[in-house]
Order: sequence, then structure tokens, then C-alpha cells
Amino acid sequence: MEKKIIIMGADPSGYELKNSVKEHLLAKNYTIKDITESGPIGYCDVGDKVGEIISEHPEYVGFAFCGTGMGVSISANKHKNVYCGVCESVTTARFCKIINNCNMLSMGGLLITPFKANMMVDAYLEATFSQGFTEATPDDLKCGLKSMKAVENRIYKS
Ligand SMILES: O=C(CO)[C@H](O)[C@H](O)COP(=O)(O)O
Repeated sequence: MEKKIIIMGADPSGYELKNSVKEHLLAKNYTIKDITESGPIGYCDVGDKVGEIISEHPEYVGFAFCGTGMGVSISANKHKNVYCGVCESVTTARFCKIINNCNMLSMGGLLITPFKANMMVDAYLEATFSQGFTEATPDDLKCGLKSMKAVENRIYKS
């Protein structure tokens, strides 16, 4: 499977966790752009900046970090084409791709250990939309996403 380009960013509360996940992914040869390479910025700006890049390149993956994962997610999800899931477990990290086709994942540095965060991003990156969820058919999942896109298109009038 081709390795996706990963955009990362963190506020002060998520910075250490971001660095540790970044190290983990670099060791796996992922191409990473860290918009907070030179230091943390506010959570709203993290979500906005990572979200803006993902909005223009929905084929990339965004990993955003704050204290809880909530603030960066809310901000990122204001952008068109951005589907950012707040994740607190390996299961939600996997399912946010399989069920919701999320192109962004956020998590909280106050809540998640580095070991678990690495497992979460691995599970996310290994998952494929609509594959491996026995509770719904691939067609059902595609239908759900189509409905979400219709809401988005109505709001963005495009
Ligand atoms: O979890 C967060 C947002 O969801 C923030 O990391 C937390 O609220 C701290 O923010 P600040 O540094 O602005 O006080």
C-alpha cells in the first residue's frame, strides 16, 4: 500500500505526544509535514492550519493534537473535505477510517499514552474505508458517506 503524506500539528498540551508519534512514523519512513515544527500554537490554529492543507489535499492524512483532541478537531472540521475524528482508542482510530473515511484524526496529549497513540495511528493507517466492519455492508458505509457529502455540499453550496 502506498504511504500517505502526513500533516501534523499540536498545541502545547499535545506537543509531546505529537513529537513521539512523529518519531514513530518517521521510523516507518512516512513523509511528514509538521506545521508546528518550530513550536506549539493554539489549538484552534492547529486545527485550522492542518485542516486547510487536508481540505486542499483530501488524499493526505492529518494528525492533530491538543489536550483532549476536541478543539483541534472542531476547528479542522470547519473546512470543506475535512473529516476529523476525535479518537481515544485503537478501535475508534481504526473505525474512523473504515466507517467514516476520516482523513484526519485527533487525540489528546492529556489522555493518551505514547504507546497507545502509536498503536492508534498504525491502526488508522492500516485501515481501508468500508473494509472490515461486519455490522454494515460496504454499500451501506458508502451510502452513509454520500449522505455526509450531501450535507457538506449543501452548506458549501458547491
Ligand atoms: O484540549 C484542548 C482543546 O480541546 C486544549 O489543549 C486545552 O483546552 C488547553 O488549551 P489552552 O492551551 O488554550 O489553555
